[in-house]
Formats: sequence, C-alpha cells, structure tokens
Amino acid sequence: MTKNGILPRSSDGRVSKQSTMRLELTRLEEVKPNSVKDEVLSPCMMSPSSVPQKKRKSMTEILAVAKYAVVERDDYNNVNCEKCGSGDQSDEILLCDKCDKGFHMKCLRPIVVRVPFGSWFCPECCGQRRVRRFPQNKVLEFFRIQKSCETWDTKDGSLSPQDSRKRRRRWAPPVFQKKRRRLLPFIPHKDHDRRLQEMSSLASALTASKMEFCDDLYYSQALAPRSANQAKFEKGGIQVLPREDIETFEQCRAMCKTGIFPPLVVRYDSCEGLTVEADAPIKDMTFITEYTGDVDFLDNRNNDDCDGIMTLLLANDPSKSLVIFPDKRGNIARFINGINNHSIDGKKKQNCKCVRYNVCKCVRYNVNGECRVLIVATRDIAEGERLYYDYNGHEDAYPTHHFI
Ligand SMILES: C[S@@+](CC[C@H](N)C(=O)[O-])C[C@H]1O[C@@H](n2cnc3c(N)ncnc32)[C@H](O)[C@@H]1O
Repeated sequence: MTKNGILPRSSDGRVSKQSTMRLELTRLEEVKPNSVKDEVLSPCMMSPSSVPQKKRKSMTEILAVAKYAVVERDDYNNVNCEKCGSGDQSDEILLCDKCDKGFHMKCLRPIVVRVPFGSWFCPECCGQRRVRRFPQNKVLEFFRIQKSCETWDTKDGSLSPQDSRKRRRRWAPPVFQKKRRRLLPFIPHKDHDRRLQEMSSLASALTASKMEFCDDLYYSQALAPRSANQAKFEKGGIQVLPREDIETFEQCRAMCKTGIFPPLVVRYDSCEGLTVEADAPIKDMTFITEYTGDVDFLDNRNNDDCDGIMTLLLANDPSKSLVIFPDKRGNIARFINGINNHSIDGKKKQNCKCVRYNVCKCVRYNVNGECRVLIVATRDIAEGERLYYDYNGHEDAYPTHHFI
C-alpha cells in the first residue's frame, strides 16, 4: 500500500483464508519402469555402456498417476472471531496459520487493513511486539548524536540563549509570512528532560518495530538508486518547494542532526497501536517531519506487507514509480496514524498532511531536484493532541473504514 497514498494492495476483493481449501499431496508413488523393477544392479561392476537405459518419466506423467489426498482441515464456515465472538462478516475473518483461530481484521489491534500476503499468525502465536521503555542514558547513542553538542549543555536544559538568538535571527518570520503561507520550522520542547523522554519514546517504538532510526531517504543499488528519484520524471509535474521553505527544511534537518527533534512523543494505544502525540503546541503550517525510509520501485513492493508504504514519485512510466517503505528504517513519521475517510468525526481529526515536493538546490544536504515527502501541520495543534493525516490521495485506495 502507499499512503497519499499509503497503497493498500488488496483494497478490494478481500478474502479470508477460510475460503481457501487446503490441498495436500500426501505421497508420490514411486513409479519404476517394469524392465528395471526387480533387478539388483551393482553400479561399480558396470561400465557406462553396460548400464541399462532407464526410461525416465516426466514430472507431468508422475503427477498424473500420483495419489492426492484432499484434506479439508475444518469447516471454516463456522469460525467466530476470538475477539468479539461473532462470525459475522466472515469474509473479513483472518485465520491464524498456526492455531487456526479466527479474528476479524477490524478487531485486531492494530487493525489489519487488508489480507496479509503469505502466512499470517495471530497476536498470541507471533508473540505480539512489546513496547519497552528505552533507557534514557542510551538515547543519544541510539540516534547517533554527538553528546558534545552545545545545545544540550545548558544548565536548565533549555536551548542555549546563544543558539536561540541565532535561530531568531535566521528564522525571523517576514511580515508577509501569513500571506505567503511559508513553512514554519518546528519549535522543539524547551525542557531538556522532556526532549529526552520524546526521544526515548521514539527509540522504544522503533526498537519494538525492529527498525533502525533513519532521518533521510535511504537509497541502495539493490533497490532503487538515488538517480531514480528525479522530480522531472513525475507525471504531470510536482510542486517545487519555495526557496524560503528550503531554508526551513534545512534548519529543521540541522536541528535533528544535533538531537533537537520536533516536540512529538510516541504513545501506545490499545485501539490504534503506536500513535504520535504533540508534546507542545504546534502552529499551523509548521514543518513537522519528513517521511523517511528505504526507497524502492513500486513494482518491487506490490507484495509487501509493510503498512506504511508511501508514494514518493509517480512517473509517466509506471515501472519507474517510487515508494518509501519504512520497514527496516525510518523516523517518527511512520507512527503517525490516519483518519477514517468515511466519517465526519474522522475527517475532523485531521491536523496535518503529507505533501510531496520537488526539493531543488538544497546545497547543504546535496538534494537537487529530488522528490521528498514532508508532513506539515494543517492547523494549530494543541499539546497532547494526537497527530492524524489522510492516508488517501485522490484514489481513495487505502481502506480506512475501520479506523477509529
Ligand atoms: C503507518 S502505520 C501507523 C502506526 C501504527 N499504529 C503502528 O502501531 O505501527 C498504519 C497502521 O496503523 C493503524 N492505524 C492507523 N490509523 C489508525 C486509526 N485511526 N485507527 C486505528 N488504527 C489505525 C492501522 O493498523 C494501520 O495499518
């Protein structure tokens, strides 16, 4: 699936595994030609020319006479969901490939939005991931941040005055800011301990998801090379990030590199799984974070179970379209949840959006003419509010009707 779309690969025609009859080939009868059936031959006593020519049968011939046993495991039509007890909407019941218990996709936590590819194991059988508190003294190491960074060293834990002066000078909002709807840089939490707690919550979430932290797009020759991500390949063009906004983008990246992250905390919710919450007020039009992870061709990811695949480039030639998949590595963007597109309350919850931009001439980070996905606040967000955006682009392909 990609969002915005996060793409659901089987948004339609869902079938639960119960509709699959399991056929098992029990035993292939050994088929020997009559001529050699009972002969006892000692290979070492024979020259190659004296070896009798065995008449070999093709696999098709063998399979034609082999016996099959049709094993209908159980009557899957009577399976009830282990969570709600109901057998309704049987086409949305997933069967565990280990214990054969059934679960509605919407009753699982987090919700499963489509039938997984390949085997699926229920929370009990797969040992559901546990989010463990990440030790704060290991946080800087986890994010590979140099502790000597001056901004961490003020006594009260706030950003050093010198640094904030610098920031004010550089980021002084111009008078025309409102009219031009410039991107605003995120304002990190003032309190050093709170910033550490935020980072620790992200480290816990990444560790529970078996992911590494990565705050950039990650290219590899085995998947898609960096040269594949060129905004000029985008079908119909893509909006260019204005020069002033590139400065904001650079400022925010520079802050993150020194361990000054956006004021966000990852929390576990029994209904929505991992979620992201504002840890301080965030103003409308604030650049929150970039969507990061491995870059690959969409074609290679059609059978991928990663539930956070994001569109990066929609090329004229579909085989050149790219996605970001935060499966092995990524940042906090991967934990931001989606709105339910089918309810008014769901739509009201949206407070940020994912926007794809052509980022030109960002010299400092050697980005030139690449597509990037930025997450931007679409209204003022209060401290403690959860972040949500719309996983669907125009195609409405991501099934969100069960979202809370
Ligand atoms: C990109 S992940 C977001 C992080 C995810 N909650 C987690 O625990 O890793 C998308 C998945 O989160 C869950 N999700 C996202 N938004 C949701 C919502 N509004 N209500 C319930 N589950 C949601 C669904 O399981 C979806 O497949």
